[in-house]
Amino acid sequence: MKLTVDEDVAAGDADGLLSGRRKSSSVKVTIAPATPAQPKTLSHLPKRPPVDIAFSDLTYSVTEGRKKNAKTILKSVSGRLRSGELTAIMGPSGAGKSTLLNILTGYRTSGIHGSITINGQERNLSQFRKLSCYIMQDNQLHANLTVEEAMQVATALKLGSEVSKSEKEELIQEILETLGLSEHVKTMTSNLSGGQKKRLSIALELVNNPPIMFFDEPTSGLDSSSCFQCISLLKSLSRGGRTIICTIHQPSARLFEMFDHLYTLAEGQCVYQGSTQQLVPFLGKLGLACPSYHNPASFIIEVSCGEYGDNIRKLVTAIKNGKNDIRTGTPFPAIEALNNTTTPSNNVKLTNAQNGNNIVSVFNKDDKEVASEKKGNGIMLAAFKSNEKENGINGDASQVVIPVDLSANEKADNVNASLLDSGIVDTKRRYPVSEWKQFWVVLKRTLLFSRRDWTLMYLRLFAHILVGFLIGALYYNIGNDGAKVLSNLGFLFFNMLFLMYTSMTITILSFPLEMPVLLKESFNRWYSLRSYYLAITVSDLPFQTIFCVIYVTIVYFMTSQPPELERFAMFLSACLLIAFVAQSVGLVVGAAMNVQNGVFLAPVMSVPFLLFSGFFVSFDAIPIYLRWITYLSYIRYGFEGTALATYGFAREKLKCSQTYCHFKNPTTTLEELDMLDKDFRVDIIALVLIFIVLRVSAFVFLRWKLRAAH
Ligand SMILES: Nc1ncnc2c1ncn2[C@@H]1O[C@H](COP(=O)(O)OP(=O)(O)OP(=O)(O)O)[C@@H](O)[C@H]1O
Repeated sequence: MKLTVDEDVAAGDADGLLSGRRKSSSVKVTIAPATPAQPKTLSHLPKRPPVDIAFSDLTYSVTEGRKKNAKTILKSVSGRLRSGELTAIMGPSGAGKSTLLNILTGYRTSGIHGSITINGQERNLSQFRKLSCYIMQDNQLHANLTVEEAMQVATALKLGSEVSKSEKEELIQEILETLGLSEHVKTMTSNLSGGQKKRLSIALELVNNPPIMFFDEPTSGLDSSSCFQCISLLKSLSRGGRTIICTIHQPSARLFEMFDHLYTLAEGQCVYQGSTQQLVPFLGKLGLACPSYHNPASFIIEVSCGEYGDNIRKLVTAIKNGKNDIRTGTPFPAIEALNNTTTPSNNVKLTNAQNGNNIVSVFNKDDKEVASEKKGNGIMLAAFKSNEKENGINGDASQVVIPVDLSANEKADNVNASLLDSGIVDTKRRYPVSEWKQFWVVLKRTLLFSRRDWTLMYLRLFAHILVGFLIGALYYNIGNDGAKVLSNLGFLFFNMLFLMYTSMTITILSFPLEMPVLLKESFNRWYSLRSYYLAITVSDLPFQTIFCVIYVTIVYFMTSQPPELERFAMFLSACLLIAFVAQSVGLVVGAAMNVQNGVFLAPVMSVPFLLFSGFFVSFDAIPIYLRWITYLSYIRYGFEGTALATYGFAREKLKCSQTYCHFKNPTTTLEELDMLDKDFRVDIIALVLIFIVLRVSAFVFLRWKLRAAH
């Protein structure tokens, strides 16, 4: 009788296992190794073509220091990454893994030499980005959305109107079920565990089924079980015909086995490229016998770090820095084609047929050799020499071949599957949905998490009400008193100060936090920067307006400013514009610099505008060569606007609570402020112009920052 542990038992059904043992104490029991449940398949995803990537002689340099010294990070590396395979880019820290990944994704575009092809054709970056996605290390999710909402946003932005709402819902359900997130649809993304966040990041990008998926350190910060789940998921995605490429530091032997293809870098050069199974035989052939029970992944890293001597050159030469297929000892056809040689495209098959060996036998032979040489000695240096002779290397490492019979398994490269000519990729449309639709989706999303953001909403509302009443109490009933005009001017100036700082600082603090998500989403072509920017511009205006109206209403009436609707409207409009302009200043600063610099610089930069606002020094008293600053000071226009609304437009004389009131006549006040001939409309127009200029500047900074980040 043969008892096999079924899935339930494998999943921890101890009772089942025990009852099996009880029943069959005298029979032979074969317990199959526990295998994790396989993820379900995805059937609702849009069809996509298989995509192979090849790169040849990729060199990446940066300039450093004052003298602009060039530093070469990638040194003429080549490689071939195929659809249906899970590829790991490994190497010691600083080897250039992230750099290579960033170049392959198209995230980094300058300072690069060499060529990259997609299915045998020169990569068109714009088209390539429609076919690929890049899932960065830190997930970059919006904290204030539930899993379901995040998925709805992704489907709304990434699937065109040809997919119906019910189909989108079905797709969401299927993806979440497949990725084990269906129980967490209502959970806020901020409350998900690290592994769940990673799966959600994958789920969001999976919506439009990109045939190429890049992952930067997908297992970082995950426990071993979550790591296994994550890599299993990537493996099943690759089995669906996708090209899955990820950087990984040092996977456990169990994880390592799950990768199909390994690309290893050391000091910016390729020291190994081939299947994970061929790694040990390959290294063995070069005299680098992997000790038994040693994780091959750790071994190649140790070799790359120079722990077994200086082997990097030997390894690089053996595979021609990634050009050669270790199974044939000849360049990969895809790379060969890149180098404009006449090698026939079926090179791999021909050579393999000639070799006619099997990977298993080579693997076993090497294992035996390694084991016998290792006995008691660890890795023997002699092994290298004997292996060199045996393999006929004799210093010519380029002859190393790990013969494999691939004729049964090897699928042809997708060299002729042109993505662009075949209509698989829509070359006309940059985004799956119109910019108008993108604007609506991003606007709705921004409004949703503004509503849920405690700091952004409730704290701000509370601050406006509290400060409003405080100011109202401090300057209570002074607006109509000729004896308290100077205090009233102080009140007008304080309004500007308060509205300016609250609107500016909240944006400086909150906007930079959005940047990483914006970077990821705009890179993965969720939306255009234009739609995003318009949406965030529009989304905060209603809230800012409500807070400002509440504050102004409280202070205006508590301080007894003229109870005329027209004057109130003018006063309010000047205050609103100041808040909008200050918010735009915050946006410029937030887009151009990080929070620390912004929080310091923005208030400091505001000081000249406050000084030249006309409250501290009247226009005539300002030295002529400094007067231009007053024209740039939005505070001046706001202060002037509220002063004119309060004292201008032939306001009748004020009451006087003392025997003599110098400012009883409002005209005297305006005269003192040099505002007699000023026009309220000019102030409003100036504020509107400054608002527009700042908003455009913030957009330009944002675009520059996004480009600089790539
Ligand atoms: N813009 C840059 N200016 C200067 N040096 C850089 C720049 N970008 C990368 N480097 C250097 O290039 C090398 C490779 O960096 P990269 O981030 O690709 O390494 P990595 O293999 O991903 O390392 P890790 O595993 O530690 O993340 C490092 O030495 C790094 O300091």
